[in-house]
Order: sequence, then structure tokens, then C-alpha cells
Amino acid sequence: MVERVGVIGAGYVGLTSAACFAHLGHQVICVDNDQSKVGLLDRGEITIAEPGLAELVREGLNSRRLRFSTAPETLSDVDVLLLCLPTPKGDGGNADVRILEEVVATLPDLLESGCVVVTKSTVPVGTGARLPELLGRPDLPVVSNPEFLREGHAVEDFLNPDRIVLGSTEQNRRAAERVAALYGETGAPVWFTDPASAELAKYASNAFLALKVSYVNILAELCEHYGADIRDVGRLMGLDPRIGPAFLSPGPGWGGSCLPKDTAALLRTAEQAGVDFGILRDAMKANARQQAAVTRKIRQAVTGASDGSLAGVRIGLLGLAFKAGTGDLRDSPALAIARELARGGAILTAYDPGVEAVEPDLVQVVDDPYLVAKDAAALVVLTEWPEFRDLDWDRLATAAERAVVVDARNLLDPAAVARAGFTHTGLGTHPNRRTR
Ligand SMILES: NC(=O)c1ccc[n+]([C@@H]2O[C@H](COP(=O)([O-])OP(=O)(O)OC[C@H]3O[C@@H](n4cnc5c(N)ncnc54)[C@H](O)[C@@H]3O)[C@@H](O)[C@H]2O)c1
Ligand SMILES: O=c1ccn([C@@H]2O[C@H](COP(=O)(O)OP(=O)(O)O[C@H]3O[C@H](CO)[C@@H](O)[C@H](O)[C@H]3O)[C@@H](O)[C@H]2O)c(=O)[nH]1
Repeated sequence: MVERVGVIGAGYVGLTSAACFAHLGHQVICVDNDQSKVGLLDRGEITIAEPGLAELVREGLNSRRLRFSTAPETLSDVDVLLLCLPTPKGDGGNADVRILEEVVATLPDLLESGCVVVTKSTVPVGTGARLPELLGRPDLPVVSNPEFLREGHAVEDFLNPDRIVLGSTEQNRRAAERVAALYGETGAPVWFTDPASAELAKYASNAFLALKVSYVNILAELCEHYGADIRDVGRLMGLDPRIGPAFLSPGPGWGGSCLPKDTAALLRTAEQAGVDFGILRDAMKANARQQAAVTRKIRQAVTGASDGSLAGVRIGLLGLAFKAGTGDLRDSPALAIARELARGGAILTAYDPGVEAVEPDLVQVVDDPYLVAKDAAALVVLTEWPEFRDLDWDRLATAAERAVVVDARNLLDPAAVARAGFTHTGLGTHPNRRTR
């Protein structure tokens, strides 16, 4: 059934939801309070790099199934309203729901009876139970429908989800079924549960992913100590289907707009319930240590000492985004490491296929990977863009002042890099690895 869908917030989640639901045949109106963003979207221009999203936005505009506005009144006759607003890290780790609550407070005067209010934002456990009170309109059913898309794969994940989660009271079950029907036939399990379970499942998934990465980052350190190779250890772990191969690559730490804030929020939620979830605290500490460890490794490689001075030393960075496939710099470990190196006096040049600029006094961003090597004392891979593997290392070696590579993503083929004369340092890798 074709529904009139309203979306508030045209960011990663809101814009993707709006464009995908229009693609699935619904009539969608997407509201954002950022005038310039709405102006661009109206012309079919999007500011985030998500494969396929611009095409879907243009398709929606052309078919007139998708409209953008800054005016909340345009939402007055929608059947379903998705809240896709930011819930950033607040005091003590809690998610800050002020924006969401301010918007919710305006809805009773806006919506027609029967409109289903859906939280797609990641919201603290208990929000679904509180929203009906805040709304004060029993004729507006509330459903929790957490979103699990990954940045860089937003459209693909939205249209082919692993699961669709609907949290509602038994009384609002029909409303939850209506939300589920918006997605059409995806083949994914559609799971009806209570609001608290839906909300907790979202936090639990992100925090678990964070734990997995911290686990492998610590293992990489252990590998260095005992002469083992994390690439083999991770691979051998991942062959066990109970563990699975994903999220077992060491790196400069987990970042982005979700894992850090959601792990902190789950820890806080546990504390508030008097539950000791110390394993999350440990994972967060390990994550902070990981950034420091990578910075030390770079210092060591450049100066020969883990506390050596970087004053005036040129370092070329390959990658700035928190992961490959996105230009998102929010909570990026690469950026945090760049800041640390700059604080130590290093002069930084960076190339990232997804990033055009950052604060100019921190790092000079160039649009050609070969420019980062110019007079550099070291090249550091901080984001795992696959194209870095195919760089011409001979050409980079010619431009660099010293042939040192720190591969903080274990992305490169160490043999190819070594053939060009570079010294290669990875994370938890062994130069004489024998397993293939
Ligand atoms: N980014 C992801 O990959 C992802 C995935 C799953 C869930 N989430 C969750 O979804 C929520 C949104 O995240 P996001 O990454 O899409 O955020 P975002 O910052 O990309 O987008 C939020 C949008 O809301 C708009 N906005 C802010 N205040 C507004 C207001 N009062 N009225 C109208 N519009 C307003 C902003 O202008 C912005 O366009 C968060 O809770 C996040 O944790 C994010
Ligand atoms: O083996 C790995 C895998 C990931 N990472 C890092 O972990 C972080 C998070 O990666 P990813 O989970 O892919 O990023 P997001 O796009 O933020 O997606 C997460 O956060 C979203 C917002 O809640 C959820 O919807 C997604 O399901 C969840 O994967 C990044 O810094 C990655 O570089 C590693 O270091 N090693």
C-alpha cells in the first residue's frame, strides 16, 4: 500500500530513508531545518557521499514522490512520520535527546489522528515508553524502528537489511505492521518486539561491534610481543561461524558517528540500572590506547624512538575519514592521530578520496595521493581505502625524503612496498609470515 511518509532530518539516516521509501513507491516529504541543505536537495544535489543516493534522490524528485522542505507544516497529512534526528553524546555518556524532544513537543499541534510516529534515531532505552506521554495524544501510535545501515553502504543496507526491527506496545501492533509494510518484500526477518527490546538491540549491536574491534586491536599488540601475525590469527578465528570473519581487522581504533557514542551510551544505561558492564569501559579504554599506540608507532618509525621529537618533520597521511567509503570525519581516529602528530610539531599533508578539506592549520589536504609523499619522512595509512593498495610505490619512494611506511590498517602488500625500498610497519604483523 502506498503511504504518505514524513521524515524529519535529512542526514545519513533521514535522507536515505526518504529516498529509499520514495523509490519503493511511497509519497515522501522530508523536512530539515538546514535551509541550505534543503535548497541543494531541491535541486537534486546531496552533500554526503553515499553510493546510489544521489540517483535515488533525483529519481524521487522527477517522479514527484519525494519533496523537501524546511516547513514542518508540510507534514500535517502524513500517515507515518519518521524521526531521523541527531542524538549526540551528552553528559556522562548518555545520548542527548534534546533535539528529538523539542521536535516531538511540536508534533501534537501538527499531526492528524492516526499518524504513526516512528523513532529511527538511536534513542536511549525507555524513550519509546516516554514518547507517548510527551506527545500526550493517544491517537498517535509510537513505534521504534532502529536503523542499522552502515555509512558508505547506506542505500544498499536500507534496501537489503539484515533485519527489520519494530518495537511497539501490543496495542500499537497494527501501527508497527504498517511501518514494516513500508519496506515491501526485502527477504529480511521482520521482528516485532517491545520498544525497550528494539532500542536495546540497536545499542547492543553497535557496542558488540566495538568490543570485537577492540578485542582484535589488543590481540594485534599481543601478536607483536610473541611474533605471531594478526592476519593469520584473525582469519583463523573468523573461520569459526560462531565468531565470523567481519570486524576482525586491527586499525587505529573504532570511530564514526555511532560506535563511540552508542558504546558510551550503553555503558551509561547499564550504570543507571546498577548493572556492571565493565567490559564496555575496557573496550573504550582500549580504543583510546589504540590511537595513542598508533601515534607512538609512527613516532618510532620516523624518529627511532617512541617519544622522539616530530618538530618540523613532514608526514604524509593516506586517509582521514573514520573508515573507507565515506568522507565522514566525525569521531575519526585518523583525525585524532593527525591532531596528536601536529601537536608534536609534525607538518602534515593528507590525501583521502572522500575528504576535500579539514581545518587548514592542522593538515594540508591534497587531491593527489602522490603529493603526500613529497619530502615526507614517513607515509602513514590511516583509512583502508582499497585504492591505496594499487599506488605506485616506486613513484612514492622517489618523492619521499625517507622510505618509511606505517600501515595502520594492514592494508598494503608489505612485499610490494618493500620492493620499492620502503621499510614497512603494520599492526601485529610479522615480516616473515609463512601462512598463505
Ligand atoms: N549515520 C549512520 O550511519 C546512522 C546509522 C543508524 C542510526 N543512526 C542514528 O540516526 C540518527 C541520525 O543520525 P544521522 O547520521 O542521520 O545524523 P545527521 O547529523 O547526518 O543528520 C541529522 C539531520 O537532522 C537535521 N536536524 C537537526 N535538528 C533538526 C530539527 N530541529 N528539525 C529538523 N531537522 C533537524 C540536521 O540538519 C541534519 O540534516 C542518530 O540517532 C544516529 O545515531 C545513524
Ligand atoms: O574490522 C574492523 C571493522 C571496523 N573497524 C572500524 O570500526 C568503525 C566502525 O565501522 P562501521 O561499523 O562500518 O561504521 P558505521 O558506518 O558507523 O556503522 C556502524 O554504526 C551505524 C550507526 O549506528 C550502524 O547502523 C551500523 O550497523 C554500524 O556498523 C570504523 O572506525 C572502522 O574503521 C575496524 O577498525 N576494524
